[in-house]
Amino acid sequence: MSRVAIIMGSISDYEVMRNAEEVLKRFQIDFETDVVSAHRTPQKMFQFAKSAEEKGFKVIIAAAGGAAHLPGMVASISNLPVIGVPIKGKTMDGLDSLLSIVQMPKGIPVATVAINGAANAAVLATQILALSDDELKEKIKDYKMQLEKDVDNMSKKLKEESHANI
Ligand SMILES: Nc1c(C(=O)O)ncn1[C@@H]1O[C@H](COP(=O)(O)O)[C@@H](O)[C@H]1O
Repeated sequence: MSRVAIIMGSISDYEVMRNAEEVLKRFQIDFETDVVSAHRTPQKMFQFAKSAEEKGFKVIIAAAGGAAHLPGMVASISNLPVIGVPIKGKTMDGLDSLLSIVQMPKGIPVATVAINGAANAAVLATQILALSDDELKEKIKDYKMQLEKDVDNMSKKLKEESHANI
């Protein structure tokens, strides 16, 4: 059973959203990806949001660009946590998407990540799932340790190259 649903307003968002898939694969979390638009496919959006919990999803990652109403609309219908990914479009550097997603009215939150922050959306989804999954908890610990090691290695490399000594 898939635990995470990744939805996006258009197939043109997929170039960014495949990064969320990569992270979920790394943590061996089953997911389903689909194109759902509040504007272009309102009935499909309603059906998806209404049935997501019944289908066994625990978290929804919803991405959209421009007038990005999809994450907020899904959050208004479903009781599952919704993580919003603002997609950078051709205009306004994605600020329009960010503000559309982040400025939700009280009571209907969307956990908004950075513009094009698909990978972080998947890490956050993993952390939510890890609350009730000890194996995932360990994987998150390892992941963070790896991030630390990566920075240590970068730092060593920089010191070797620049003979810097902090
Ligand atoms: N913001 C939304 C919604 C929605 O919020 O329902 N549906 C599509 N879109 C966005 O329109 C942008 C352009 O879409 P096209 O590339 O298909 O023209 C995409 O970033 C999509 O997420």
